[in-house]
Amino acid sequence: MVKICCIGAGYVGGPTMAMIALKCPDIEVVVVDISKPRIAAWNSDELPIYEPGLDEVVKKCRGKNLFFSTEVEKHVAEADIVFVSVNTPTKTRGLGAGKAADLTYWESAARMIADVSKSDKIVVEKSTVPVKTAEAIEKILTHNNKGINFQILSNPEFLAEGTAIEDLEKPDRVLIGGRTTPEGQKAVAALKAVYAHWVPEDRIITTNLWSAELSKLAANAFLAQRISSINAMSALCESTGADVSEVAYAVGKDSRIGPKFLNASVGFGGSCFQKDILNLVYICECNGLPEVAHYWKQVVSINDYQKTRFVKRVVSSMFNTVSGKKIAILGFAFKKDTGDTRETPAIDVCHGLLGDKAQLSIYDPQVTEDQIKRDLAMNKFDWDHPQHLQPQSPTAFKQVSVVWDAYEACKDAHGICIITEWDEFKKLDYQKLYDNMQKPAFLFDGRNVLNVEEMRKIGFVVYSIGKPLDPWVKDLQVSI
Ligand SMILES: NC(=O)c1ccc[n+]([C@@H]2O[C@H](COP(=O)([O-])OP(=O)(O)OC[C@H]3O[C@@H](n4cnc5c(N)ncnc54)[C@H](O)[C@@H]3O)[C@@H](O)[C@H]2O)c1
Ligand SMILES: O=c1ccn([C@@H]2O[C@H](COP(=O)(O)OP(=O)(O)O[C@H]3O[C@H](CO)[C@@H](O)[C@H](O)[C@H]3O)[C@@H](O)[C@H]2O)c(=O)[nH]1
Repeated sequence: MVKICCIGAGYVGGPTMAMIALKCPDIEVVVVDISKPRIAAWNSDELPIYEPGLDEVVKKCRGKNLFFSTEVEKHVAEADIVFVSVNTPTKTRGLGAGKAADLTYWESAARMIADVSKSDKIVVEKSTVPVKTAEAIEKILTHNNKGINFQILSNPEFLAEGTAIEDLEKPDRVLIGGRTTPEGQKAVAALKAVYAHWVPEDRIITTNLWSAELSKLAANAFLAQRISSINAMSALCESTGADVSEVAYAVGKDSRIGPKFLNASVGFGGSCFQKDILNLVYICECNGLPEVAHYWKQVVSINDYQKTRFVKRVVSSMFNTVSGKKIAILGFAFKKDTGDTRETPAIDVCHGLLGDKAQLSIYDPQVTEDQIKRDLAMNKFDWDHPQHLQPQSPTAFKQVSVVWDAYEACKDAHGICIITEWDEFKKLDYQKLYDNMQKPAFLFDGRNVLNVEEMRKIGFVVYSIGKPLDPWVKDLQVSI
């Protein structure tokens, strides 16, 4: 029986390994992690991450051919194929701080694999890493040559959170990069055979190592660029009276452009886009390509601009001050159908409003109070370290309360900000919310989920990204 071990039981390691176990009953899969609470949660009824459909997959395989363990070294030693799916945060200190990928966790995993291995292994990069990481990993794995043959493959993951199970079950493509040597190609074939259990062969792409590593960064840069492009247009729409949804629809009808990923928003979030683009920018700089670096950096700059612009709209519409005013924040996760808050635009919006002394009442159906307070207290980029290495006692914000109901969050509020596009926010009784708010009652839709005209009929002063401006908002606008 082929044995797979995956180092890192996070958003990627957990679901991807559960899918392999489900589709390959002839393979034993063990997911290991240094975090004891995380492994305990994977072995319990309350999984550490919320992802539609994940519970069912885990329940079907756990204890049969899917195991979660903290015995990292034992399972790595026994495995034929070792996936590495550990954190690759943005560096906060030293060379490349604020841009380059911090490969501390990857390096320590690679050193451990080298130390405990007694048999040949295929080592698979599942984490998103800079181009040429495989070369460094190869050097680490072979540093104390014990006659063991390691083959390094790059097999980046393209799943999106909230649809991870769907994406894993029917991927657009699986990408496997390997050395062009006979041994390298044998390893590629072995990993291809795993995916071929359920992925059609024409969707399994094989390339050289560097193409696979770079394709992951490129794919995320292209996706994020679409969002920054439509968000840049949203600012122009507000100035001209065009409607960004109509523009996106018209543009997306061109089959060369396509309709997906053109939803204007308060800004993109999530653990990957910003981090991976900054990483790409750094690699371009290191390769003497400042113009290319600058081009991609703009995708992140426009995203920062969009978040700032939203906060300015809120403050300027409310007579240029939110000091002491209650503002309801509906949604904290970086997108719907996930409890993940990494790099969520909600953090920047909350910081912006708190900077103007607002009182925030936050509601998200999947994010805990503890998580929200930790996020608001954390330094930039600190979130992307294993949980036990993150700062432990967040500062309590007197200006922030976290509640478990949207109606409670909005009661007596001066304004509502919709930050995550949870379906339940479309179905709220807005008349009831309006009746229980201070007047004038403001509604700032950062996700374009509401019908602006209906909301205006109720009596709200409405701002919706990239939509023709409410006369009120227009009259009070400041330069943005
Ligand atoms: N989240 C996504 O949607 C997504 C998608 C594609 C790629 N990626 C990439 O995949 C990688 C993992 O992302 P994630 O979201 O799963 O992160 P995560 O923080 O959820 O999980 C990483 C896990 O690795 C563990 N870990 C760290 N060092 C370890 C070590 N030396 N030994 C054992 N365990 C260790 C941590 O405790 C943590 O549980 C990152 O490189 C990320 O960029 C993420
Ligand atoms: O039209 C759109 C689409 C998305 N978003 C926002 O963009 C962010 C990222 O969304 P999404 O890409 O759906 O989620 P992620 O889980 O971050 O997935 C991205 O990042 C992963 C990690 O690398 C990749 O594997 C995926 O392919 C890639 O889509 C979220 O804040 C979304 O709200 C928009 O604002 N407008």
